[in-house]
Amino acid sequence: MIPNIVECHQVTKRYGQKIALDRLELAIPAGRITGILGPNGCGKSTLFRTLTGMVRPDEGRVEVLGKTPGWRTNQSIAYLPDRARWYPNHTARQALEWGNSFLPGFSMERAIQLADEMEIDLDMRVGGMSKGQEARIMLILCLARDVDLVVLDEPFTGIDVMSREAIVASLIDFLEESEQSILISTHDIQEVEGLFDYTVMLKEGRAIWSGNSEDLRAEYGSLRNVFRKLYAKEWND
Ligand SMILES: Nc1ncnc2c1ncn2[C@@H]1O[C@H](COP(=O)(O)OP(=O)(O)OP(=O)(O)O)[C@@H](O)[C@H]1O
Repeated sequence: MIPNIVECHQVTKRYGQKIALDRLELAIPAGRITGILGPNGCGKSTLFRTLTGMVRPDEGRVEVLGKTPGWRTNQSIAYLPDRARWYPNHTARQALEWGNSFLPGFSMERAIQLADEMEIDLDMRVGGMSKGQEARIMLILCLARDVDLVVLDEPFTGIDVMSREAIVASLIDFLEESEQSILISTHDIQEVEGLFDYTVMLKEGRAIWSGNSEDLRAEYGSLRNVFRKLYAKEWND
């Protein structure tokens, strides 16, 4: 296994005058569940888009799975973009069958098991589902794949806190037995705190803290304190 699943060296990405990533230096160890945390607009989605080759940095070097991002590395990445939606006319089962036909490493058996754990009615049309139910379908399409890297951009948006806790619990069980590396972005970390064993804190396109989650807690105490200290300007308590 390569030591770092992601490496960024002096990565800058601008959208016009706006700097989304600002000379970002980052190394994310392989085989971990990493939380990419930070407030709205700090560059989480842009970072993920550079990992899938959808966005090319203006400056600097990105490596994912030891290589420059592109179609080859994308075969080994399951990516859930932010605001992902599914075809409303498909049933949940059709969505999973689509995944089984087209997504490398997809396991229909695993997908059905996840759907059962997440209480998805496979015969229901996606168009008739709540936002949270649809979010679960999108999550299953990623988690049912046996790939080296799973990248989930705000996967819990729209899923209520009770369901989120159940999903996180089943994710932890599953990931403990898996050798996959998982990156999950969120700006709402309180509900998913126990999920991450490695944490990256982004602010204004830079990594201002990265390391083992337990070291983060040892240094700052509660997550409330982390936010208060690292994001003083953004934190309104
Ligand atoms: N396509 C784009 N065109 C112009 N500006 C963009 C574009 N995409 C992102 N930005 C800007 O770049 C910055 C970083 O955005 P990005 O979406 O990466 O942050 P984020 O941390 O994922 O935010 P959120 O939590 O709100 O999803 C923001 O200021 C955003 O407005």
